[in-house]
Amino acid sequence: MRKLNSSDSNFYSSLDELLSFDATLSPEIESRVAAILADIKSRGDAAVIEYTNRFDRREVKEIGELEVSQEELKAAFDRLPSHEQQALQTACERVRKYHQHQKQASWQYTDEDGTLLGQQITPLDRVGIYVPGGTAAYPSSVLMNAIPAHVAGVPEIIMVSPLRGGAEQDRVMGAAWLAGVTRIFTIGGAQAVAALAFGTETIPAVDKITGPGNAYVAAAKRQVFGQVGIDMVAGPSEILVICDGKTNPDWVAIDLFSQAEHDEVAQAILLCPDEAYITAVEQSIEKLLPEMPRAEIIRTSLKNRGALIKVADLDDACAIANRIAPEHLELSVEEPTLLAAKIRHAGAIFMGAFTSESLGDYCAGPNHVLPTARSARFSSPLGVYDFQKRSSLICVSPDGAHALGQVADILATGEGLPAHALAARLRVRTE
Ligand SMILES: NC(=O)c1ccc[n+]([C@@H]2O[C@H](COP(=O)([O-])OP(=O)(O)OC[C@H]3O[C@@H](n4cnc5c(N)ncnc54)[C@H](O)[C@@H]3O)[C@@H](O)[C@H]2O)c1
Ligand SMILES: N[C@H](CO)Cc1c[nH]c[nH+]1
Ligand SMILES: [Zn+2]
Repeated sequence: MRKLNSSDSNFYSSLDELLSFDATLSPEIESRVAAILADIKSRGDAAVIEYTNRFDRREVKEIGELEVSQEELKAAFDRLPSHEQQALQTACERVRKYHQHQKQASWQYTDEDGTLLGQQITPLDRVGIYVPGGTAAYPSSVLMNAIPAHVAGVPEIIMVSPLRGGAEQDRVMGAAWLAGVTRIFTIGGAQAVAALAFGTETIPAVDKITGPGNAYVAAAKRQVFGQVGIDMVAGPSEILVICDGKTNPDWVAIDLFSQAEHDEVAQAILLCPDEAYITAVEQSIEKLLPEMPRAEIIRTSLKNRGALIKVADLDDACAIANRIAPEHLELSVEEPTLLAAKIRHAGAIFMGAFTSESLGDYCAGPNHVLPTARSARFSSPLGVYDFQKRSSLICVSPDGAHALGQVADILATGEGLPAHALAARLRVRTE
């Protein structure tokens, strides 16, 4: 794992090099995905079956074999051991409660001329949620995508995931049942995104597609954007820990592992002003890594995109954190509130040594679908607002038409648009 010092002259170029990685962009994948999208668009169900058989090594003959009924979802939930059912239910309730706070309401006001102005909020009609399933299928990702859609009042939630059967499938399907998913198709990759975007004879076209996935899914989402809405293009997981040197170093080491274990290009970084503490975390990493079941993935990820960084002080750490704009930021310090006020760019901020990022992945309540690859500079966690739309409301009174008509007349004439000007002027009182 690389060690850096923020006072070194080449520090920012080393940091920028570490951050420049983008696992979701590859010209070769972009062109393969374009071909898959075009094929699904023209051949529908038949192409979905072919790609599913090829990429997910299945032997499907009829499209109906790819849909899972509500009865099967309920049966999957019922098959889970009771402690797993309870854990899913607790997570579901907490995530729902948190997201209920995000629900936007319509508003309006009347101005001095009696003109009503406002904003009307409506849910999307039909959304598609992508739940990754190639290497591992996460039930928590089902909850994090479906619950905000449900809270927003979306009537139809269509889920796709390349499920592979077994207990893992029961967990994902059980979570889908709990979260109120309307229909599920066991398809994945670019073909699933295309089916949701364009619709097929069987799979309904949706208005927006949300959820993370691999480079094929990311490329497909990018390419269908415009035909449908998308939430974001989520890349590999990231964790940044700012520590004042007072947290048990084993806790920090394991928190770094918790995102590094997602995949070999996950990013895990520690910022700390205390050199001796950085050495202690390094020792914890060496001691604990061999015991981890996913040690090989963690080791590669830490080698590729891990860093232990000595900073001048905690203010310096905050400035560097804002440059990194991480998906997850842990403030493992005694006074996290003071530091949080200095953070402008982070998907989620975990405050204090007891707030491990992993609690946020499952059950704290906030969403775990978060901006990655520095996009926290301009985007936000997946939320209820992603499943709601806003329409402006304007109801002009006769007095309002008289006053505003004169203003619009002048502005429209200045823009060289006479029909606009006349439409405004016709409603202006002449006597
Ligand atoms: N940000 C988050 O909240 C979050 C949560 C869970 C997972 N993830 C990320 O999602 C990703 C999941 O990736 P995954 O692969 O396990 O599952 P996935 O479901 O995203 O992708 C599997 C699909 O990829 C397609 N595919 C695979 N190889 C292909 C090829 N050669 N040509 C065309 N298509 C091909 C197949 O159709 C397959 O169904 C990981 O990077 C993981 O870190 C992120
Ligand atoms: N940390 C991931 C998002 O970056 C989400 C996740 C799902 N399961 C465990 N973790
Ligand atoms: Zn995670």
